[in-house]
Amino acid sequence: MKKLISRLPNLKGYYFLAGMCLIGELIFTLAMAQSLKVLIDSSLMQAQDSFYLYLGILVLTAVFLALCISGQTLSVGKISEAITYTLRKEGTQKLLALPQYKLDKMHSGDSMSKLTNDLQMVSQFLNHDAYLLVSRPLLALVSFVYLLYLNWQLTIISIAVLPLLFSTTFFLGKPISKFSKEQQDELSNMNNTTQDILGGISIVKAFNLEDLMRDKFSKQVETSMNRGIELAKKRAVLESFTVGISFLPFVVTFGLGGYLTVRGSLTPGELLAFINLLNNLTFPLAQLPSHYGSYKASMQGLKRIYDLLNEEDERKNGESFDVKDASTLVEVKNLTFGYDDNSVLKNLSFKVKKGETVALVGSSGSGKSTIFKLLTGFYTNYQGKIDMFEKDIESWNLDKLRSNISTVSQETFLFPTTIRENLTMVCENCTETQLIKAATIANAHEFIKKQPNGYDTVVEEKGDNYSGGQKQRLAIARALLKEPDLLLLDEATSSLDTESEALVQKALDNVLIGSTSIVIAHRLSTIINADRILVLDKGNIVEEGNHKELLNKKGVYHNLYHKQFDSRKGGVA
Ligand SMILES: Nc1ncnc2c1ncn2[C@@H]1O[C@H](COP(=O)(O)OP(=O)(O)OP(=O)(O)O)[C@@H](O)[C@H]1O
Repeated sequence: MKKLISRLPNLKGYYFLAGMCLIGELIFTLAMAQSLKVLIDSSLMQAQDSFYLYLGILVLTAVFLALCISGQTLSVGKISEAITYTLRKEGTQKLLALPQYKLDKMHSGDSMSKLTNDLQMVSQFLNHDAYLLVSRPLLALVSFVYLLYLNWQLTIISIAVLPLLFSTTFFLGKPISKFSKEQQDELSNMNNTTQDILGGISIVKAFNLEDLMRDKFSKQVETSMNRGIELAKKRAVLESFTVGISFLPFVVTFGLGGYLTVRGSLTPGELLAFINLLNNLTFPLAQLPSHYGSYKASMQGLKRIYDLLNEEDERKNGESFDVKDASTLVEVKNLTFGYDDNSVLKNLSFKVKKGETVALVGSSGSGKSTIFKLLTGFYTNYQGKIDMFEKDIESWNLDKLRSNISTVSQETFLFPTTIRENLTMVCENCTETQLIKAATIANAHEFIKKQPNGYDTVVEEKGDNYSGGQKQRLAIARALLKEPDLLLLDEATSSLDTESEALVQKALDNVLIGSTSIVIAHRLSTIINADRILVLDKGNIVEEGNHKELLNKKGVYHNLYHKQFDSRKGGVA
């Protein structure tokens, strides 16, 4: 709650309005009871002047009370929307600002759940329960004072059961918080599964995994439903108990109050005012457990949101260096790195000079993509030294460093928008000429032209309406539009058919002319012309040289090359 208060948006006018409306509600509620009292007594005593005066006051009071309540609804709605908006915005910004190694460990479904289910619970609490949780006890307090003024003996006897009401609220309300958290966790698991099913729907269908997924999802739905039912049961017990108890003061008031009225110690007007105000004392208090339950549940949701918001951002410090004069674009010295406890790269050293094409080859899992992640600053817990553009990567501002580098990864991601937007989003004010030039070099212009709306054709989610080769060529065009000083290409031609591979290969050949690049090669035929080839094995560079030199060595590279060459001849590749 403290954290929520510390993040309250600056809406002074609305806080003031809410406060004034609350004070107004308290005053006009008491005024109504007082008017009612005098009105009834005047009518019984046939005091016409006083009757009409208080009838007028009663009507006016009702109008002001209605205005106060509508002011409350407006201000509370505005404040709650502003808080929800702030949390949603900060949550989304946080996801964008987190370091890659933290994102790797999170499930996207869980993060989605925090920004949807949990946030909705907080929003509902703010909209419906938060104000009542503050205003109802105050209303009860002023009513209590007025009741004491009307008849203190009757008041004390009538509300003798209230301590029971409070202790019930406290004890029965405790488990609600635990059940709410479990239900929110379960909702998050369901979100994760939905995300997994939708993300891998083609695999699910191709491997007939529908039943497996359905069962997994059904179990989670069932668990979540059971948690929800448990929660409802706890709330039902709590509420029935408290509502039941809240009737007791009325039984006492009607009995004892009626007796006092008959005896003449209490006027009928006072009795009516008493009952009216007792209503404001007991029923709001009876509703408190429900507001309290909602408070507990929303605090659990809020805790999950704050778990995300409190994660540390990727560092934003560092400098922006001029890279134009750098002659060595990458220099790695004694680099050792592992993700968790397993070591992936061991004491690696290499350099990439301006204008060079350096290829990384090695078996799957040897650490090639990991090197790219380290050169772009995604992971920082390495040993050794990485110089980018002749400056230690740790002194670079990561955004600035990345603005000099373009990466084409194996898994090409396209946004569900037009081809034009997908390509030009990486450069401000790209011209049409630049766009077409990049697409032409990437061997993509011809197929883009044939699309129904050319560059303005909309790409389906994850680029599903394009082949693997077409997506890669679009990704290469996007990388080129950035006009990077260093290109990191994780080419994935091994997954393409021969025709697509030839088209992507042509794109790569075009791209590599005159640029500085590091290429992860899965098909060794793609890097025959590379200036240098680094051969990785189990996180070590075991061979280094150009294609010819490495073949002559008859070592690891020679074996890898012939294995691929022979298997392709046999039609396996
Ligand atoms: N985010 C991660 N968390 C934990 N381990 C990881 C992570 N990413 C990769 N690894 C592990 O690090 C090792 C090297 O992975 P990497 O992706 O760098 O290999 P690679 O040579 O690029 O493989 P491939 O050629 O198949 O793409 C592998 O054992 C892999 O399981």
